Amino acid sequence: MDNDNRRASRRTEVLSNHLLPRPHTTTTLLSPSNCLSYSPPELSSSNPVSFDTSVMRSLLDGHNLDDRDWLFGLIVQSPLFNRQERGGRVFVSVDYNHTMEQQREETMRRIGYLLDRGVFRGWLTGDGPQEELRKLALHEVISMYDHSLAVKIGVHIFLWGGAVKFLGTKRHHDKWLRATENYELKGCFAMTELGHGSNVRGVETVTTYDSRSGEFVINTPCESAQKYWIGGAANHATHTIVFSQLYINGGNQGVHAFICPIRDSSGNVCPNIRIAECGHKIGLNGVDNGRIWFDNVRIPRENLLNSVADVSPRGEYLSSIKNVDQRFAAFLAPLTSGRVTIASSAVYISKIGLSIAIRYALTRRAFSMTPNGPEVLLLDYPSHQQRLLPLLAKIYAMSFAGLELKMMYVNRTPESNKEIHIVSSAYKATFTWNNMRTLQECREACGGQGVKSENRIGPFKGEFDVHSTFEGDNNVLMQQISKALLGEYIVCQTKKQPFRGLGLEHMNNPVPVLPSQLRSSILRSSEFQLDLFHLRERDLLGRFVAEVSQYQAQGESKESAFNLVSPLPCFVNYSFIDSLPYSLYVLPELSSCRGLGQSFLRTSNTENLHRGGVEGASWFIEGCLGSVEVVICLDFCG
Ligand SMILES: Cc1cc2nc3c(=O)[nH]c(=O)nc-3n(C[C@H](O)[C@H](O)[C@H](O)COP(=O)(O)OP(=O)(O)OC[C@H]3O[C@@H](n4cnc5c(N)ncnc54)[C@H](O)[C@@H]3O)c2cc1C
Repeated sequence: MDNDNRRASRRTEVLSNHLLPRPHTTTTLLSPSNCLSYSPPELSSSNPVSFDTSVMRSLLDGHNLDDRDWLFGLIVQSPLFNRQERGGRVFVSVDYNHTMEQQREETMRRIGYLLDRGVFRGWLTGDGPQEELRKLALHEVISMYDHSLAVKIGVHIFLWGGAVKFLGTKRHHDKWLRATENYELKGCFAMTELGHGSNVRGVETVTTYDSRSGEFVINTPCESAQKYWIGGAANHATHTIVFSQLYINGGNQGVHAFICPIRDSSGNVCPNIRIAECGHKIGLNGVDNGRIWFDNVRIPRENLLNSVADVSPRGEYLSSIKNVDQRFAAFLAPLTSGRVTIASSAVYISKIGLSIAIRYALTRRAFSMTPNGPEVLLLDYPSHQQRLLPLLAKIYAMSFAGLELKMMYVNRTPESNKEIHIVSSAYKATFTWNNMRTLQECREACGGQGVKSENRIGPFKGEFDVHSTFEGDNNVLMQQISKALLGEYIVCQTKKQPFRGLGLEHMNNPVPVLPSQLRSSILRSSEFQLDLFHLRERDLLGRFVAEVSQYQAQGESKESAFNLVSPLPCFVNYSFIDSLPYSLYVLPELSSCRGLGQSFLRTSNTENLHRGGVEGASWFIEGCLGSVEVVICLDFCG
């Protein structure tokens, strides 16, 4: 046989080995192993939880528990949410195999299901803290299940609906709010342009007024003015809020918001509107982000959202807010609710990631310490504890802080608006950054299993990454907070008045004196750590003000002096810790772990525990794991 024939014959033999069934010849039989009889803790009959979890839950969720359970119930009942039963338990999770277009249509079907069951009732037409808390609670539940669904609803209700509510007046409320709640139209929110995202004041879309016809004319004058990333625009939205420069008699009155139809009720794009797709994203593919161009589109004069400023039929510009900066700030009001929901949802997602990673670490074993000995639980490795437990402790702190932010928001008054803007920006940035770090650690802590989409942590990284960018880029928000703190500091120092709000009140007290001997017990005490932070903040603020003033003395404007002193004055990260009843908890399941002894809980503000009646429960131990607390504080400190 020549070489060619030998190779052909060899290939045929290999192929037939693959194709023809052969008797299986095993030399060893699988012997029973502990792994095969493994049962995850939630399925085991002996319940390891030694305290009332409902009390813990009511502390953490904080409000509207029945509403949350009702919505969880609706979600698990419907096949639209990929219900699966395993081991007697029901699981729901988005299907990661679907195409972008399938995901977008599923989002709309899920919205229809929730709409029919009254989930959105009162979200825009209801008023008062109770209605708002119900809305926030239900939105949190939705975001835990499917981020695309939450964002798509958020754009329609919080951004489009919020803009109509906050920037519009009675004529807009009567016409649009109930219709929005009932999804008779689908709204989107076109603020960002290709050329201007964070710098909203720089948007290039132009709107002029035609007094002969009583219409506004909206135009996209150049490619960089195309609206970009607009959630809902690519496939479904019928109306948009357009943010545009308003020119009256040739004079620019700054950015204003208008209602503009972009599709008819059959889904056809309106005349003089062009729409394109933003394409596949690293997450959130159930949301149809799109680009919009306006080619001299005409809308009635009444479509200007006129709570801040109006234009008379004859074309006179009317506004009770004469200060251009204040007028612009008023137009950004709808973004505050978005920041509150993003901050809160980031906390819930970190909780899910940590629950998954910690449960896994309580079941997964790797390496044995003795020959033929049992392998060690991952969570019994000190390094594993140090990776996950500080993150767990931090998320308890953030959970309470997020609750406090929600309470501030729903009980807002005109006087508290500035503080809410600052706190919501700070928490949005801090919690979303923390969420991404937490998810990455959890992903790695689960090893290869963390990569599997079904285990959720991996997809969360893609889904929630955008939290640091939309509704205010985190770095840009941090700069705004720094400016606000700087302004507060300068005003109080110059006018010799006490600090009030923004977490700077500690500066009304004498400068803390640190003990000369730093023993371990002192280092671990929360009083010492707070003193340290207060000193740090005083020092950073003082130095920051001095540097800005130095540049101003050299002729720089306040704005440019501020930018010259940046990079980020990171004291802002800490400024709100005073308002954080930060607590350290470790789940009771961990108490069986070597090295941790008992489960423990420590809080610098026990109010929450007293309220929940948990104090005195057997698992409550005053005391703390010093290193964990230090990590928490340092992280807030930046
Ligand atoms: C998935 C998704 C959905 C979105 N949905 C909507 C929507 O529905 N409607 C809408 O209007 N917009 C939407 N956006 C747009 C979003 O709000 C913007 O992307 C965001 O405001 C940031 O703008 P930008 O992308 O232009 O980034 P830029 O503003 O160009 O920022 C780029 C980088 O520069 C930095 N930077 C910017 N300014 C400064 C400065 N002064 N000093 C130092 N650093 C600076 C930022 O920190 C950032 O890292 C969405 C975006 C995404 C990704």
